[in-house]
Amino acid sequence: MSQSSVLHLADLIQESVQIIDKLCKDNNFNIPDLSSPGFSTQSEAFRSNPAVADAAKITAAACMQLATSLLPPTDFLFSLAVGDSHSAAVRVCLEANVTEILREAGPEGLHVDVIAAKCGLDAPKLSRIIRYLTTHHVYREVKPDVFTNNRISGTLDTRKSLKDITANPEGKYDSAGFPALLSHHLDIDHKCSVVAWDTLKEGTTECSQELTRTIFSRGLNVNMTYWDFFKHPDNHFRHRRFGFVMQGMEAIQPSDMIFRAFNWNILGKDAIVVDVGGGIGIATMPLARRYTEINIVIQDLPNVVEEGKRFWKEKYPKALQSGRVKLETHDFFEPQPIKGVSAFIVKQVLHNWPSTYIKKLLSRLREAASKDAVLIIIDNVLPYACRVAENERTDAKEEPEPLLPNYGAVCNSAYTLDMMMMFYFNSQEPTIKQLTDLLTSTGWKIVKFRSIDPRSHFLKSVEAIPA
Ligand SMILES: C[S@@+](CC[C@H](N)C(=O)[O-])C[C@H]1O[C@@H](n2cnc3c(N)ncnc32)[C@H](O)[C@@H]1O
Repeated sequence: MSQSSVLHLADLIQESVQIIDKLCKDNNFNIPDLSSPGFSTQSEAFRSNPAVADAAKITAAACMQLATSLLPPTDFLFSLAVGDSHSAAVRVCLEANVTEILREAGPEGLHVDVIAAKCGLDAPKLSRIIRYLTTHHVYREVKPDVFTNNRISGTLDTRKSLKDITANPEGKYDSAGFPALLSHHLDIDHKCSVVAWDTLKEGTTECSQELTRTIFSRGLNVNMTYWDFFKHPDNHFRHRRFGFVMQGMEAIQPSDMIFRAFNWNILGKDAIVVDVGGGIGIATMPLARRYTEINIVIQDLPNVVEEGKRFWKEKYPKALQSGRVKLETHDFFEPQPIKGVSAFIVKQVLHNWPSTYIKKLLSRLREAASKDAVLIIIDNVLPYACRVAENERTDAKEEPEPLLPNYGAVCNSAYTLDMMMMFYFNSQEPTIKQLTDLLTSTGWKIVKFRSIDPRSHFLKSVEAIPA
């Protein structure tokens, strides 16, 4: 990176920080301190202003890029490569309830001897583990060997008492979405990571499009799909925890997302909308409430449909009673039974399937689609890490130079999800080219991309019509 790039990044940081400071003052928000003891909606409220959120993202991206260019490259790459040690330390503290113990101890903190006694670990080893995380701003060492929570370690808090967790360890992650996600990831994905190279280099599995020949199946040493693994009686706790991971993910999606995904006003009275692999219908319920004259069919597998019927009976029974909303069993790889559909929704389904399966699903919809039908896909579309022409990206605007156009490591989560999809399913979070190829080869044509979640930059709705 040239000297001017370094100065340019420093300027970007200064400008963005000034924007954050001014907007926070104008709107009475506090910029949270790293050492504040907890993490809450309140501590993150400053980010609810979209201009602040944008400036914070630019500042963080520029800081990370600046550090990368100024650190010795070997130091930088080493710290990237030893991510497994970070994972190990987070896992120990999460599963040993260190954050809950420190919350109960209060802001003065607790000596590691007491923490270790409460969680049944060796104090000198635990001290090194917590200090390792503290060095990365997770926890705070207030005096030698005395630790306390900060805003980052607060995210690990299940908000249960240590007494309750000890009495009911299987229920530790109930209703605790983010800790459940981390626990799941550090258990499952870690086992996948260690065999990723061995699996990919083998001629037989390197190009696998099979759901039972994955990095996951090798890492967990099973001959079954990801979903069957969780249904197995030996994995009762993992299954329970996974339910709360999904609930946590759904809870952070904006409830009005479906309205940003498509201009529903253009649908005529009595239009039929089919939500393919629609789960229990969480996404379509707001649509049914606002557009009371359209018909909605939510299709999924039998057990999910039964759960969905219970959900609608409790939350919006009128829609079921009138017959305007139906939940029906349908395997999306079989011919689509509903004709005369105005809009098909396929939300967060495609990324769970290898491309051969996606083509089958999209072909089934294309066979059933009339010439006026639209297909609305909701999924991440991952940008390239280089600048491209406008027709090769989903957004008109790119991030300012010299930042990477995808914000670099700040947008790590979407690319990590892509890795997980590869591990679990031999599937992907597609790039615009991959998605276009899948749609074109099955008789669809993309007409529009829309951003639907201000917090999740790459989550898009993709509107397609029969080609
Ligand atoms: C990640 S969930 C997405 C659910 C919903 N679209 C949403 O965004 O809330 C994927 C859904 O696909 C369903 N599914 C998996 N295989 C299916 C199949 N062969 N036919 C129909 N649905 C299926 C699952 O049961 C699950 O509800």
